[in-house]
Amino acid sequence: MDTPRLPVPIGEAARRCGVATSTLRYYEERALVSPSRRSGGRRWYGQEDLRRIVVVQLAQRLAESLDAWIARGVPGSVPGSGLASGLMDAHDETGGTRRGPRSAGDEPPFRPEPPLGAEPPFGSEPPFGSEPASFEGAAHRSAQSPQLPSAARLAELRRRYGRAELVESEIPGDPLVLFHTWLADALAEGVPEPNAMVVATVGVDGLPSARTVLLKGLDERGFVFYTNYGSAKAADLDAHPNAALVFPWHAMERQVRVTGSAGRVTREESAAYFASRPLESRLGAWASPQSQVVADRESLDRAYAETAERFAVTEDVPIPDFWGGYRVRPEVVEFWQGRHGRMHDRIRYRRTEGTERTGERWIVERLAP
Ligand SMILES: Cc1cc2nc3c(=O)[nH]c(=O)nc-3n(C[C@H](O)[C@H](O)[C@H](O)COP(=O)(O)O)c2cc1C
Ligand SMILES: Cc1ncc(COP(=O)(O)O)c(CN)c1O
Repeated sequence: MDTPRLPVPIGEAARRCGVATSTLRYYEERALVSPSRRSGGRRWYGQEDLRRIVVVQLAQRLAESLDAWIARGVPGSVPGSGLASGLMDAHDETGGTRRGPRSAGDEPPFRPEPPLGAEPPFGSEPPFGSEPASFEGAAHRSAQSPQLPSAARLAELRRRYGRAELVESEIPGDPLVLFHTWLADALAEGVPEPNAMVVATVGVDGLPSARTVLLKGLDERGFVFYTNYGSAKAADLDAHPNAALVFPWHAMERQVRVTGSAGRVTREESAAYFASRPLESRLGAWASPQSQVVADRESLDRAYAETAERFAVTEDVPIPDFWGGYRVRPEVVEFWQGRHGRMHDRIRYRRTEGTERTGERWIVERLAP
């Protein structure tokens, strides 16, 4: 690609840094970046200006995460207290009225802590297993209420399912068609991260591991996600090229499980996807030696800042050799729909070779819940 010589006009500067031109004008208003002006008052951004834009973005990103941290009530609340409220939100007493579906937007991610001394509302316990923090107030709270939810409380957490049914007579012959319908339903419902899936792999030592990734491509060849080829999951998949996927769509009372062989996608496919990612994600891919032990948070932030600086003046942030996609070719796909009395619907599709005449097709079976 042709690299335009610096300095560059505002549109080009915005494109290179992955921001809107209005953002650059705002940075100028706030005296954060001061491009030179020439003929007709047009702004021209030099190498130093581009570097400053990336640094300002980085500073903004760090400030945002700090704001989020403060908004969670730190210090003064038990870190991670959102987990307990999330668990309690799912609670629906047997025989009680089921809550209607909520959209993703109206679900508060964290429930505020009660004022010290006040009776904590039901469901506001700190998360299971959290250590009492050493700040003032922790001892006071523990005198009022136990730090751990009692075993009985956890045992009471349950939901009655029953919003839909899955019947053989109404399902397509191809599991991917049904998958697309369910994914569309999850999107329409506002399920957060509807394309998030848990990927389970087998390590060289034979031990399993699982983690969440984002589904970024799907066609008849399979389910695609992107990751660092130096990561633990990549080492697993390179040694044992099989994976299991789980889409946990709890809000839909649905789950989809997939198992199949896994292999790397082509470099062209990975490069095309990488190029579509926002600048900050591309920089993150370069800066993070995924799954390696690092000294501390600061060293990661430093690596990100150095990466941002390194790429600030180049035409683009290319795909690293150590980054790309895997595709899981489904052999078995199981659809689960929650039903009353734990008598759920489970429909499993198994791929068969078929005959030369019939070609490849899917066997559909119902499984006991
Ligand atoms: C919602 C969500 C989405 C994620 N998406 C990805 C992803 O697409 N690719 C990825 O490499 N890691 C993703 N992660 C991080 C992984 O869960 C995991 O921490 C990381 O890939 C390292 O896994 P490993 O050490 O088993 O290789 C995601 C995490 C969450 C919670
Ligand atoms: C480490 C990591 N890599 C890749 C991804 C996929 O992100 P993107 O949508 O930017 O491709 C994620 C998403 N959370 C991630 O955490």
